[in-house]
Amino acid sequence: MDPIRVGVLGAHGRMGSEAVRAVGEARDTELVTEITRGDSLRGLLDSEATVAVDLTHPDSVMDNLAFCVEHGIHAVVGTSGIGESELATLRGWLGENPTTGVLVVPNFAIGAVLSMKFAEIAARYFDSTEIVELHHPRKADAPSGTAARTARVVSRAREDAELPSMPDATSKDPDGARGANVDGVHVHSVRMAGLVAHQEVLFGTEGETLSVRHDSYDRRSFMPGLLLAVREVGERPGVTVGLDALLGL
Ligand SMILES: NC(=O)C1=CN([C@@H]2O[C@H](COP(=O)(O)OP(=O)(O)OC[C@H]3O[C@@H](n4cnc5c(N)ncnc54)[C@H](OP(=O)(O)O)[C@@H]3O)[C@@H](O)[C@H]2O)C=CC1
Ligand SMILES: O=C(O)C1=N[C@H](C(=O)O)C[C@H](O)C1
Repeated sequence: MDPIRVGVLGAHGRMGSEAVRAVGEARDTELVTEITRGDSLRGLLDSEATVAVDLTHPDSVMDNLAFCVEHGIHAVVGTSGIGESELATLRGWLGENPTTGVLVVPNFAIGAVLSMKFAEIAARYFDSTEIVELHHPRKADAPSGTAARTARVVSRAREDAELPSMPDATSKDPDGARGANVDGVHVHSVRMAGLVAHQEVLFGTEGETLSVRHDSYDRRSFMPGLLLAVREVGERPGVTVGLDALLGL
């Protein structure tokens, strides 16, 4: 079989450069173009890319996806900042281009995908859940896409289990010490030199706590999941969020 023709957007960034290496090294994928800031997206057409991998910036990703969908190029989206309203927009675009696939992956690391699933399972059994995400200080967005997704998943699991609101007597918090509130779940963002990408989901109930923690120490941790997404996106028309279905979770 011919290798999958892949274009990487944000190719010179921290993640993009790892993706360029991984796609270039894998036997069943071929790196056909590297798009950096200021390059025309027509490079995807000129190189006959069939899959684009977006690793750019939350401010650029939707414009890039509009181009990909319009031209029938499947997209794997690692860039953060795709919330519910962006997903709705994507679904609208893909309704008009039903053979194209867009796979939005908040975190490519297999351990991170599993940790979100574990958090979803645990959520219904605990009174309280909070998320601490910790990243390198060059990260543009907070909270992380992974934390936002985890908060949504936990919140939905609590709703399905008909749990009441979490116990919290805080009535005075002028400096936002309780963190961001994402779908009713508090998320605390740490930005610190020396870190790559880490998350701990904390659960508490009478007399016990549980921590579900994942650590990426190196961006190579994201590459097996990214290659899996590249291999599968063409088989999955429409919008898919996360690697869960691809991993049989
Ligand atoms: N899903 C996952 O598992 C992971 C997702 N990420 C996400 O990936 C994104 C990138 O992260 P990271 O690599 O650390 O960031 P970087 O800033 O290192 O890389 C982004 C690159 O994209 C370039 N860029 C910005 N806009 C465009 C555009 N419109 N077209 C082409 N290139 C563009 C930037 O150029 P310039 O420097 O000139 O601005 C930069 O080289 C973030 O949203 C991050 O959260 C990161 C790790 C894992
Ligand atoms: O910017 C990063 O580094 C990462 N971004 C993604 C996110 O926002 O969740 C994935 C991972 O946490 C690394």
